[in-house]
Amino acid sequence: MTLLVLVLLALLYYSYFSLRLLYSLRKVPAAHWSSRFSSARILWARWTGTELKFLIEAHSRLGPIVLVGPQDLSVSSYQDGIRKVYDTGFPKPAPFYSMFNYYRSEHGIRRRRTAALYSKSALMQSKHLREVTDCIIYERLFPRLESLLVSCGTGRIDGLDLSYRICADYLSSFLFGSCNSTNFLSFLSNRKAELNNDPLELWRFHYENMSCREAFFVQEMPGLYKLFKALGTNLLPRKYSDGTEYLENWISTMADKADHTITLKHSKGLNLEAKDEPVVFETAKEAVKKDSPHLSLEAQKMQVQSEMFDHVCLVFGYALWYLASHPDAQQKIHAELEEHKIDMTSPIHQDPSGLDRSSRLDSLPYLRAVIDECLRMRPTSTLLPRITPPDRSISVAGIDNIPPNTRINSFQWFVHRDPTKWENVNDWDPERWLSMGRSGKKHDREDVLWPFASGPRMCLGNHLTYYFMQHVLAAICSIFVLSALPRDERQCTPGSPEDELPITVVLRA
Ligand code: HEM
Repeated sequence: MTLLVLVLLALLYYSYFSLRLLYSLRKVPAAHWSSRFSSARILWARWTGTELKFLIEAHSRLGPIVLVGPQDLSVSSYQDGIRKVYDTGFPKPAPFYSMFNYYRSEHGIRRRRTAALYSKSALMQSKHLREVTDCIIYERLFPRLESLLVSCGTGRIDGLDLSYRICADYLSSFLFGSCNSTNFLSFLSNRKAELNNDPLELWRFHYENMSCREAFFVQEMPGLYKLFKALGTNLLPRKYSDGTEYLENWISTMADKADHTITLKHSKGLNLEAKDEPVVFETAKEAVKKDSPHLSLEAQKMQVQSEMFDHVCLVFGYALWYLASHPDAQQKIHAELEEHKIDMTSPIHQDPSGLDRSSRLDSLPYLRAVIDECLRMRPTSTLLPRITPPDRSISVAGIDNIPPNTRINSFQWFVHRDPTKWENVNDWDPERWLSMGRSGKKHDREDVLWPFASGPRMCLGNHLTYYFMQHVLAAICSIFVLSALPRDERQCTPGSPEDELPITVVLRA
């Protein structure tokens, strides 16, 4: 009898709750006839990797805000939609990120530990970053490209593969010091036979496995995942845990080496070159000791792991591809460098006027336009879910009283590839940025750049990305000319191990 009453009460509570939701969100058009009552359609789209396609169609039919599940919305307008959700800092749904998250502490604390090191002024003044950049360009990248030209004559490379090598070496040097970083550029080869021993191939294999399709269950159906696990069935395949373990060990090994470098520096007075200083790691480590002294040494170490590689490898790979497909753009970068007398052929940073090369690169309009256009084109499909605050209703994209704890997502694609916001939306065209002007007017416009998201969870690496791309692209365009080869237009996910961006490299005449 008691059980029956409890079941009835639960049903009543559920019906009341569902009716309230139905009522609150009744003005939001539903992406599918079932979406008002069930998440089945959107879950199917997420499982099959067709969510973006499904939503592009739904928004073009129904407007800037659509209902995709009983308590799940998608928003596509920038000023009255995305800015309200992201700029005000609505939290991320906990289960969604838990599996990719090496950190165990509150986000704000974690972010504050190293945020100052990523600010534009800190990066511009950083001797460490300057030396890291020189080391990657002049000691690793140029010699590799030159030896490739000598060894195979055709200079054929995969732009994506090269990008992974450059980005991994660059970012791991920035975080852990050059002497503790990866050295994937040393293994650059276009001979398939040699790839078996290639550490990058192994890394990409595990990285791909960690982002496997079954990760869907943990992100989207955490309850079901836990239930199956309790019943003895793990919905995540073995390759997922192998991949996670591999990548955690990979980062841990660099962290251990950086730790050792710090110990030698402090106890034995080891004199380090600026590029070898594990600046970011040391800052994070000191901060963790202060803000989380209760943690064990091992737990403290886990706190300083970093989530860094997600987008930059892909964007940079496509930057090489777009430039290779547009020789005129390479020529314009070269001409801009010559016009401003910026010499990228050697690691000399001061020009006769005493100005720093990084600041001068940062002021070049065409180079900036090229990078902005690459960031407009990619990334476009990062999942960025947020949850509305638990204590109040909010208004988004013209809809009032959106209830607490509603999931809202947007895709960069909606901002960057909407034909109503941009002309020739699918053409890679840096010139569009030169004619737009960037001062002051951003807050009235819909055609804005939003690759790093916005608000308190905005990407920490946005200035680092510009710094990195300005230096490496300028250096490449100074010495080499890239040409795109015909590409197999397979429908594989950009950036996946099967994707390839075939390019040839020759020395600039
Ligand atoms: C093309 C380059 C990059 C793009 C497009 C990009 C994009 C993003 C986006 C969209 C987010 C927000 C994710 C969310 O809100 O759910 C993010 C977060 C983050 N990114 Fe990036 N990123 C790039 C490069 C980098 C680099 C180079 C680093 C650092 C080495 C970096 C470090 C981070 C960190 C630490 C976060 C988490 C920030 C937080 O939660 O407070 N990113 N990135």
